[in-house]
Amino acid sequence: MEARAGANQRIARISAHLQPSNFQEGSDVLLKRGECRAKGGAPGFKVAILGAAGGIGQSLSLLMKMNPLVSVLHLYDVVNTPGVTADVSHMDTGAVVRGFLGQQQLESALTGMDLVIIPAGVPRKPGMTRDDLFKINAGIVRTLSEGIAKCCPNAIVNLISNPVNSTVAIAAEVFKKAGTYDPKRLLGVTTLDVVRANTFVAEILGVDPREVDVPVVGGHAGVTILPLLSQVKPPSSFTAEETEYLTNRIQNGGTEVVEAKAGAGSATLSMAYAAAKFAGACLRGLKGEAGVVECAFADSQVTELPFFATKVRLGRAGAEEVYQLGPLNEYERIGLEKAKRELAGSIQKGVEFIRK
Ligand SMILES: NC(=O)c1ccc[n+]([C@@H]2O[C@H](COP(=O)([O-])OP(=O)(O)OC[C@H]3O[C@@H](n4cnc5c(N)ncnc54)[C@H](O)[C@@H]3O)[C@@H](O)[C@H]2O)c1
Ligand SMILES: O=C(O)C[C@H](O)C(=O)O
Repeated sequence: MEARAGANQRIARISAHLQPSNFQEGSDVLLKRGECRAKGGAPGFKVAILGAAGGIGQSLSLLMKMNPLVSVLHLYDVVNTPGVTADVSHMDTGAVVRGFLGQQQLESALTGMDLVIIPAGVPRKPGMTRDDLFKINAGIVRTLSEGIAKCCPNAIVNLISNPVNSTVAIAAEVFKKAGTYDPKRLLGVTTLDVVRANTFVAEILGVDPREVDVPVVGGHAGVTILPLLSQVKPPSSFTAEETEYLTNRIQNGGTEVVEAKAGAGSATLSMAYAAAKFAGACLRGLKGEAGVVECAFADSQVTELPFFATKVRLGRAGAEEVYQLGPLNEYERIGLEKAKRELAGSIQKGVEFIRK
């Protein structure tokens, strides 16, 4: 009888908290609902998605809610988080979902997080480069990074917002200014380039893409995306025409999707898949699993540039080891020089945005 009365009280409290009007006014209504459910929640890591109501953010929220290593999932955006949070929170998986709307709730969204994934920002339209997004996205990434430095300085950050070649430098400069920069914990997400490379190479080889591993190094825009086809696993050889075709297709995979979407944005579904794959690897590393290796755009001494994408080993501290490039063929050596030239300018642009 008493248990029944307690349950009825909980129902009344949840119903009151679920009024969308409360949420719109900036209350933490879904946070309170999350707290009700947290009692039955699974042990695991606390993950925040910033930009959770967007094209990537919504699918990524779904995928992270399915990850058994996630115990708490915070969904933050400047619009539409009440609906996305209500929707995702009905999934019968372990993670407790809490929604946060608007900048006044950013700090609550970030406090206590182990991993922060950032797909916030505008996407490309046909005819645009990723660098054309800098004007808007640089400021968004700065604000979100300031929040991270203040509220969860030890979290691992997965930065998706474009242009990644510049936004990672922006976040690093914000963290340096705040005295919280840990080079192992800031990672630009380039997994989509690897995912595409594995798919396109598998098509040429006539095998299952899950059996293919293509290292993609450099950065995440045009010629800075450098697939190392000489290091494909399983060991494979390609003709000059195949190498040219594959390199171009991998470098222009993003543009292929932007053009196909014809003004309705850029890759969201394959990106959410790639982001969930990378975030899952970060969480496995955090948990202490051995041998977790992914490509990422990270603080690096592999080249003379301060950031560069290569394979990294993910562990409890983030990117605990940054791997060297390995042997390159002539085609790849030429590609590397082109990539470095463009990357240097993009990284510098990000640095100057904060230092100016
Ligand atoms: N790294 C990669 O491989 C990769 C791949 C695809 C897309 N991207 C980039 O990811 C970003 C998002 O793409 P999308 O298709 O999801 O865009 P989208 O427009 O569908 O979603 C972006 C979301 O960010 C939110 N947002 C805007 N300003 C914000 C702020 N200050 N704080 C929190 N949220 C904010 C918007 O409200 C929106 O919900 C773009 O910059 C895109 O270029 C990167
Ligand atoms: O191409 C874009 O603008 C989005 C993203 O960087 C991608 O590679 O799909």
